[in-house]
Amino acid sequence: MTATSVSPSITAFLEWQRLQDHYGDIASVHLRELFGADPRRGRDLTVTAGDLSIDYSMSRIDRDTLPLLVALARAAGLEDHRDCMLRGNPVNTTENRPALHTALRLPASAELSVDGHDVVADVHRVLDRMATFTDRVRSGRWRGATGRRITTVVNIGIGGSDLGPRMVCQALRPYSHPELSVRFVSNVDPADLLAALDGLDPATTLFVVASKTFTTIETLTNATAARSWVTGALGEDAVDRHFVAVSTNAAKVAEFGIDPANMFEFWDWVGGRYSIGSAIGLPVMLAIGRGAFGDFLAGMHTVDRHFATAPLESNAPVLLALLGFWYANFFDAETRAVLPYANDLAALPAYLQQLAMESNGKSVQLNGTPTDVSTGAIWWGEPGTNGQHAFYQLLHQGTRLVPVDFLGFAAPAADLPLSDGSGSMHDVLVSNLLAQRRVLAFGRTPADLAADGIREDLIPHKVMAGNRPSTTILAPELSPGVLGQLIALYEHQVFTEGVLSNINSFDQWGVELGKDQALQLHRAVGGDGVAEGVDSSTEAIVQWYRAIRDGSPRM
Ligand SMILES: O=P(O)(O)OC[C@H]1O[C@H](O)[C@H](O)[C@@H](O)[C@@H]1O
Repeated sequence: MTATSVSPSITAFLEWQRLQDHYGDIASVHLRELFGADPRRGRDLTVTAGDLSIDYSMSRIDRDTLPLLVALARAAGLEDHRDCMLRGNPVNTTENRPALHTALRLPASAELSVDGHDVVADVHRVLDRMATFTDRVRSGRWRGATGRRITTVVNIGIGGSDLGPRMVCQALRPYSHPELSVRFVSNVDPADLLAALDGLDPATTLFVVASKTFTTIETLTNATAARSWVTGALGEDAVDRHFVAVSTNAAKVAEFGIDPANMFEFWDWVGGRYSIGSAIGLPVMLAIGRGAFGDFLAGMHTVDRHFATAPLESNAPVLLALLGFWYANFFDAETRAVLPYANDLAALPAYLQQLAMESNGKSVQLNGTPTDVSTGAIWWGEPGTNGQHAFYQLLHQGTRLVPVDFLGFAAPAADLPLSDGSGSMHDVLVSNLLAQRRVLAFGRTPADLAADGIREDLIPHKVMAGNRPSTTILAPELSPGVLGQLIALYEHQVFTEGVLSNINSFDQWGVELGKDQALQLHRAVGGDGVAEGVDSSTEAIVQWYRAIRDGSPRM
């Protein structure tokens, strides 16, 4: 099979029919029964990848389900599709490009050439340049225009040029340089840039302008405003000391006025949402240093190897994808929640939203015909325990099935003892994770409630149906290496779900039209032009906006 060959929808396979029959058998079986009938379930239904240990015993599956799902994945040609991607075939068929983010994590000794070109050499040439630059900034040898050292890095980017570095910098806070802080600006709402610049001194601030295309309006608008902020204080010549760029588009970077010597390159075969291992990770390397960034890439590579070589039956990202696909297509689950029991992973759900929903939010198959399966679920989440006091009520007693990923770590970067000597705050955090997955799975029956003496009229309100599935991803600690493993795990899960759905996970045509229309409307909104050819609602809002804006002083 080649990446461009046209495969039928997965629903055409006999393996799909078998799963449908099996679903009929298992749909009403409760996790209480599954655990009751199979004492080894909690120990056996686990899989490991690198440092990650994944417990999927609280899934709505029995011992027959996984082999049936794996058979479906094989019928869909998952292994061939995976190998095509890893080899550098143009799996992004609508743009005729490879999706080679895994090459960003290959060690320097590896070999991979695409169309006769040594990709590994390119990757390591840029990594070396990033490392040299990072060393200079972190040591204070790179100075601002007035000779002062850099104390704050501001990354200006959006989407894939923002969410990855933002999430990773936050997650690896304990590993960060104590005298170099990193801030992020993404939104074209001026409030974002103004808040990021608050309290900063242009003389000690370095901007990283990150944009794969270097044409994204939000990023260029913010970068232009930041440039004025710097040159207004320090003069035009200061740009070279205070701006670097990360992009695939050297011409546009030069046009913007950033010295090409200050540009860190990546390539069109790196999708924006898969770019954290590329030069887009520069703010991360600045924060944690070249060594820890190397550990982060090595972590990603560990899971890349696992994905490439582990049998599908024990392949962690494949397993997560099969479960996701199972819930979306057989249990009609429309969403899934990612609940990290690690406050430093607060930005993980937002990162995964782009990864999963921009990749798999598609309704046509590779051959352009409509899909007949449920693609790209809605991903969302918040760190536990905060979510427990907000939306978990719906997870426990609502009418919708929301499969959950819990994430937990054994050793926190820092902990505080409880004053009564009963352990630590981190122990409390982990106890909450364990409690939530148990309650979701097993609930509380009317008989339990009656035995506890609960008033009869309250029993229906207090019953917890349970049978709500979760997967628990555990790791020793939230280190750079483990975070790299987690990201690669989710990347390959998303890819696998894309293969099962027979869609192209690497394009994003759906975001283009909104961009074009925003540009057209800006002529009317920003100036005195007429919003030509628009609907009556848009026209009315433009008039309302301009009337209020022009009646009040503009900045
Ligand atoms: O990195 P850039 O070229 O500025 O693109 C930033 C983002 O914008 C686009 O609209 C895409 O939907 C994203 O995939 C991308 O990450």
